[in-house]
Amino acid sequence: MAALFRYSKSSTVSSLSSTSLFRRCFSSAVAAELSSPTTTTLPFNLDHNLPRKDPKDRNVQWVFLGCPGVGKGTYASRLCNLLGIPHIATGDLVREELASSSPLSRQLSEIVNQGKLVSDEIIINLLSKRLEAGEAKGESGFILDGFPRTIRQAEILEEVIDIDLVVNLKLREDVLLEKCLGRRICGQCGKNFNLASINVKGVNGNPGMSMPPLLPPTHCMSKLITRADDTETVVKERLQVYNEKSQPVEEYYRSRGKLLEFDLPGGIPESWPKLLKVLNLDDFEEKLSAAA
Ligand SMILES: Nc1ncnc2c1ncn2[C@@H]1O[C@H](COP(=O)(O)OP(=O)(O)O)[C@@H](O)[C@H]1O
Repeated sequence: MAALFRYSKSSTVSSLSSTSLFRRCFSSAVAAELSSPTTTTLPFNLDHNLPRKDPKDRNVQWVFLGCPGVGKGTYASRLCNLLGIPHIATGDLVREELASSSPLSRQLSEIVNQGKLVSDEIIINLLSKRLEAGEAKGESGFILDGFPRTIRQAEILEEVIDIDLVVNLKLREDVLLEKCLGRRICGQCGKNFNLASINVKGVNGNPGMSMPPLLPPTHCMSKLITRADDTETVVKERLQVYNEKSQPVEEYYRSRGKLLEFDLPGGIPESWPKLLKVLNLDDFEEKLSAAA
């Protein structure tokens, strides 16, 4: 397991071959699937002789899994800042597309606002473009947040990119709903906040939990926006879609020995140091703070 946590701050070597391949493979996959919709194995042949970077020579390539509202974005972006790698959230890519006046945006808004998943084809196209743009800028490593969300996405990713570690963040479902309903984004600076103040009493041997709100500074207060898909009905649908389509992805990675389960013990002040510890990054943070 220790090898999974190795990272290199020096490497800027691009993994162009793997992400371009990601896109090419997906096009073939879609074409093959259209002619054979019941295919269960990957309908394309991959050139396994293409070079893949040894994990010790590149930055980490991690995935964050977890239900809507669990805090994937919060913890993934903090870790990315610490490790100097990009935080790539497919939900953000979808929202960027929604905000544009592209022909795709109307189609997407219907799906997203009903709490459904957008098609594997669309999401992989958005992700491939993002990865390729990153490569062009010399990015190395990433944390993927919100991808893969279906077994099929996981299979395609596994074929083309080496994922070192998959962190599965967990929280009880009643807390998830409250957290989604409390989410706000500042329409000006784009920062995320949460107005929910969670205080759950322990029952039947299960520990209680308290999570203070993550309040915006006063200058953001009047500019707060709620995501259109953060209403109670849509969040409940998203939680159901997660259980149906995305939970199997946890097992997919568990069976490959890549899954790290992390039960969030509370809010950021409690959870962050514990997360760093399980990732063997607590020393790393201390060294960085000492050097700053
Ligand atoms: N990997 C994906 N596959 C399909 N749809 C996705 C994916 N990632 C994001 N989406 C779409 O974008 C929406 C918002 O995603 P995200 O911000 O990750 O939500 P959440 O806060 O529920 O985790 C999802 O409800 C879904 O419609």
